[in-house]
Amino acid sequence: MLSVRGLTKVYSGRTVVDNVSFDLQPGTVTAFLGPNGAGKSTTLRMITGLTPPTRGGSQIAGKAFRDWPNPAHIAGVLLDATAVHPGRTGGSHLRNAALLMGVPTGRVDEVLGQVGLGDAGGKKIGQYSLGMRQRLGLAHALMANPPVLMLDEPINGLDPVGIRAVRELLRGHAARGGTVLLSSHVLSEVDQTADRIVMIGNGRIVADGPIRELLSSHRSLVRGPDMAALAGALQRAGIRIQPSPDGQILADAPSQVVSDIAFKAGVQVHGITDHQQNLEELFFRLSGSNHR
Ligand SMILES: Nc1ncnc2c1ncn2[C@@H]1O[C@H](COP(=O)(O)OP(=O)(O)OP(=O)(O)O)[C@@H](O)[C@H]1O
Repeated sequence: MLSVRGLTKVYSGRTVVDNVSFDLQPGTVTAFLGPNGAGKSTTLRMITGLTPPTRGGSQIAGKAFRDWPNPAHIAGVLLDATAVHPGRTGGSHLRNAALLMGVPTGRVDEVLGQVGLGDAGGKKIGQYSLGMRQRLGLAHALMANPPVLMLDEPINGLDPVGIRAVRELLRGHAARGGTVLLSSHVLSEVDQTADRIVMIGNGRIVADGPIRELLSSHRSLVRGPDMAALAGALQRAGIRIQPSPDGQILADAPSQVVSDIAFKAGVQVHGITDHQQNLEELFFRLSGSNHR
């Protein structure tokens, strides 16, 4: 549904997005993850035609986004929730958008309700909180009921209730066959919302795959009555090890491999578990980020 091929952006000789490619399928929520300055917004801006790529391109349902006669009907976009006129009410902002998109203005109340702004449509945007502006941006993206949603940090500024509402909304969209791409720093949220991760670090894709697969562990935690003997056996077998904070050994190998090595070396094992890597660890390991 959304196909990105070799997208590259060079600013003043500096490559900030470097040969980025990925494909998004209908029925999925994909999280676009990366530390500050990794190139997420620039990639989204290139997909939506706001920033011309230096090289490469992207297509939504077979056409570049800007080549669709009425692009809001193919993809709803939320890039900067603060880029709205503060003197207008949320309702009038959306009514103007509806007219431009060729959508009946009756849709405005529907999308306001969908994002939990049912009572705030008559209020000036200048009086909206950041979370309310995010909801308004989301309402704008949903207006023409497009199959694709591309959202830059959509839960930025939302309270836990708002986060849950957006999560349900995006999951619902995917369940109805929609395609969602969202960028986020809130890793715990992504964990619960996305099926798949595309991770970017220094402008390059560093991971791309189903979230469960990326998080599945290739490491294990092991303990025994003679930890020194256990450590020695693993090291002799070429397995990298490190102490874990709870006194066990964290071995760079799956539990099956570790237990085979211990058995062959005649070293007793009292416990062995797969180490469940969390999204935070994966993020910092793969993105090369030192921001903690
Ligand atoms: N118009 C521009 N001119 C020059 N450099 C730019 C421009 N826009 C972005 N950059 C640079 O490109 C790099 C990637 O920025 P981008 O905003 O895409 O990152 P990001 O992953 O979205 O970060 P954040 O999470 O902080 O929004 C940054 O180093 C940024 O300074």
